[in-house]
Amino acid sequence: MGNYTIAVLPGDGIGPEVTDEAIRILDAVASRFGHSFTYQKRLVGVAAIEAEGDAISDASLEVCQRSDAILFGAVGGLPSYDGSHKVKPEQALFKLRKGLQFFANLRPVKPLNSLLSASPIKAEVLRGADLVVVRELTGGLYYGHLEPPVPGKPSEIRQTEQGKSAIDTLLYSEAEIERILRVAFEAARDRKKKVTSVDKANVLSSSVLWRQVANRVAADYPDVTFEHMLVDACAMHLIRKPTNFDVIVTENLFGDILTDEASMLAGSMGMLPSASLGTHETAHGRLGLYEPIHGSAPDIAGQGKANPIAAILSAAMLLQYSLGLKSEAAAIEAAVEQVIQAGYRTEDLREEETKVLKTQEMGQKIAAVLAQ
Ligand SMILES: NC(=O)c1ccc[n+]([C@@H]2O[C@H](COP(=O)([O-])OP(=O)(O)OC[C@H]3O[C@@H](n4cnc5c(N)ncnc54)[C@H](O)[C@@H]3O)[C@@H](O)[C@H]2O)c1
Ligand SMILES: CC(C)[C@H](C(=O)O)[C@@H](O)C(=O)O
Ligand SMILES: [Mg+2]
Repeated sequence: MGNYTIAVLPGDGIGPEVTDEAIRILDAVASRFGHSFTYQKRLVGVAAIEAEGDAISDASLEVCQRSDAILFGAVGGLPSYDGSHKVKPEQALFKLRKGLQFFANLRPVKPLNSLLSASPIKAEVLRGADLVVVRELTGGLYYGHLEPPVPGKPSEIRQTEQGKSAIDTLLYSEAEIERILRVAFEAARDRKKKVTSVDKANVLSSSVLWRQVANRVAADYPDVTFEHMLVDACAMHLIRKPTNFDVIVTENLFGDILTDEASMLAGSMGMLPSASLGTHETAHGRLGLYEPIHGSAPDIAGQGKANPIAAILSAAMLLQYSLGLKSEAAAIEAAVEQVIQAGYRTEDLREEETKVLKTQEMGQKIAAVLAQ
């Protein structure tokens, strides 16, 4: 039994819809296991820009820093946001990630057996797939060459004599590469003991350095099988034979793109959770930022069509990684599996002979299983 403070940043579009369901599940966990969660809700994204003039205020960042964990919905992309403010809603993510040094983004991909037919990829290819993408989150193309790096100002457009030109710089230091590689190898030791380091070393200098550092780190983990793979080939192998992968470790933008692709192994963008971790300690463990990998999905916002499972599984990761509550996290995963197995789906996973539920109804079903 414990008391924990969770900063909650619902955000824009479907962000608040799916975050409400993640909270419903955390409440169900609290009553079943006797914990107490205090939620500190703050504005983020468009709402924060309009009310506070920034995508996330410094006061909200401080609330996050003082919490035991951060639950994030999604930001950006609302048609109602006219973009007249200089600041973009997505800058909230950069401020959080860079500001709190969440350099390691874990994105597990484990298609549920009862969802194999919901994926466009053949069931026999998917069966047994269980991988995690370790995405570097505070460097690379997102932060460019600015020294010191300015969160949320990753690129520059310049006026030249020939017209406008724009530049983005992919910069990595050895230390940044080494720490993310170590996260990957440590994760592999608890899993199937294989690391695939993904880069573009046939073109990019940053990837050549990435390979050198990766080889050095790999030598410290002789018990882990290690390979390099070019990112374009990886995009293909991911859907050709996903069972060949265990831990994929890669640069910020490559990890962003590969995980949207990988979400289709699990059937939908609405299925993949994530944990972003750094080194900041709390009274209960390590501070982390937990969010679905998907965005604000303006095309389905406000219609009850959003799948809340990615947010709910992010809450499970929060319990596991920041609060050390492993059985509670496992109970959420089992409840999700049971509800899907029973044939309940949200719109994105609609198939014949399934019962399609609204966002809230899906949350209620999963909470009801947890209450049993
Ligand atoms: N972490 C974040 O806050 C985050 C992540 C990704 C994108 N974004 C932002 O979101 C906005 C929209 O981006 P986008 O449309 O390219 O990507 P998106 O992830 O919002 O949506 C892509 C597609 O997946 C579907 N989808 C996403 N989540 C779903 C869910 N839970 N249930 C069912 N279907 C779901 C959407 O309907 C859409 O068709 C952009 O402004 C982008 O910058 C934010
Ligand atoms: C919204 C965007 C900045 C963000 C990213 O690219 O990191 C998103 O796509 C993600 O995957 O978390
Ligand atoms: Mg993304």
